[in-house]
Amino acid sequence: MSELSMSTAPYSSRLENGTWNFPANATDLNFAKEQDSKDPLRKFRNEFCIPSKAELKDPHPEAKSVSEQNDPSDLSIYLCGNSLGLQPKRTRELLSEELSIWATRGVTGHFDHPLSRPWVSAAEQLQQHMSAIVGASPSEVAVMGTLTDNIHLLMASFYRPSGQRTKIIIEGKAFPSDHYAITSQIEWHGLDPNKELVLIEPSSGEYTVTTQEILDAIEKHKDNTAVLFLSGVQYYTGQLFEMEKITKYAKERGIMVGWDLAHAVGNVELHLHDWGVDFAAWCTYKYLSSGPGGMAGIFVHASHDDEKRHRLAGWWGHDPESRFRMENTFNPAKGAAGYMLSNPSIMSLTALRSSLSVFAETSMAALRTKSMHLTAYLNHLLAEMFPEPNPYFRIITPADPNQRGAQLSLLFKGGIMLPVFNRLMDQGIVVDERKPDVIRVAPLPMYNGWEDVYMFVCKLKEAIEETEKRGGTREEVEVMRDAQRKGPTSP
Ligand SMILES: Cc1ncc(COP(=O)(O)O)c(C=O)c1O
Ligand SMILES: Nc1c(O)cccc1C(=O)C[C@H](N)C(=O)O
Repeated sequence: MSELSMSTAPYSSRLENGTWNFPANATDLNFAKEQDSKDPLRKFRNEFCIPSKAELKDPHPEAKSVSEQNDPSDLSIYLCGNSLGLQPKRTRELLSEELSIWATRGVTGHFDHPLSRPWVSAAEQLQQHMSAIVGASPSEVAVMGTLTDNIHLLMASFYRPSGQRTKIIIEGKAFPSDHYAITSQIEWHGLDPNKELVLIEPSSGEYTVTTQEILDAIEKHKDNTAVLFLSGVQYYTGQLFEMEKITKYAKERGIMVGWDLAHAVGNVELHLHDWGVDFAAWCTYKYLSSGPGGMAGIFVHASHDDEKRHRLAGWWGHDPESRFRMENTFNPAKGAAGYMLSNPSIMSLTALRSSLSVFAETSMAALRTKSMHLTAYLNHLLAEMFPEPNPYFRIITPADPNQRGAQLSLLFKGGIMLPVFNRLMDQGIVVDERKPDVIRVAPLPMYNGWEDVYMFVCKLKEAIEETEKRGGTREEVEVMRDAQRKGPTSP
């Protein structure tokens, strides 16, 4: 994102020489309201179901009639789309259409679909939209499975340890599922993870790793590494890695490069093809709002199309032209689609189709521009309302907007995270806690605005003051003590 495109945005904050400048009135609610009213993406908020505070506490929200409107003054402040994105309003209707077609057509819906969305090609129908989001050509993308499953499938193809090249480099604090998947891949080849797994750790006292630390690890292990597998945006710290630079550096050293884009897709701009990434996998239930456990996606660079690469095969990865001839010889479909296994869940695909159709009405460039302004505003308000020395928390996400996505991670001091989090939730402020001491906050450009951020910071102040006055409940104190005993995240 160039500074030029940042300054032409219709927002009042400015990024100049790496510093965000905000007008003096940025700490007023009126400033937030004015920004929302000027925001060209504001209309998308109305495309999503924002839970009301009453709904969050309703023991039977499932009984609510679809036509009931939420009172706008009672909406929650939802800043947790980095964990589970909100439901697009159009999803329910699309799902209901597919249910009707299934009910009335049965198996014939596979080929004869009255709304021209035959189930047999439903995954292919989404390749175009998905590829635009990750910067790829449609054939480099497949919509399939779930993230950890797909990491395994891709590693089965791209991790082929041989000769000296047997190691895999990952982050020391990768999302646990990635760590388990990669460790078990190494073991699957009869190798020892203690020898073959290289963990990149931040230097002491830090949470984020520098690009230089990553490049140094690559350089150190360049002759023995088969695969480098990192996350594009780190789930815990929100750090955005320099994917292009890191990919190029590793590839020049003969290393295969894969990315886990769970927290990057729909959050930051991606150019997987141009960056020369070999493979990537992501889930779609966070920034892309496909619903809990929604259908995931993979990328395989076109440069691998003509290789006779080993893969774990299934009939849905077979060339669709001859798939139904039911022959024994596997003839993979061109590109990423050749890695599919099973016929996909239409319900899951339909929910994804719905959210991708919202994304298709804007662009990642526009979303990212808004996101940078919005997260900078969050950072600015936190700094203004909790001036240094801040005894309550510190932000562990990089301050440089080019090194972070939408999320800021607040590391709490003095064991107050859980009572503060519970007080926020009680007020209808939905954020995410990672025990023992981190709260992740993510204003999403698709449906959050400046007023959401403003309200969050005000409520955070109240929650901290209340916690200072009254402390946590006995139960909260116990949970925090236990979490700190088990696994302090402080370096
Ligand atoms: C970085 C990362 N990797 C892997 C996963 C696991 O995803 P899934 O449960 O969809 O396989 C997640 C989130 O759950 C994640 O954030
Ligand atoms: N916290 C989760 C949960 O309670 C259920 C399912 C997934 C999660 C997650 O942590 C999702 C995600 N990887 C995240 O970083 O938030």
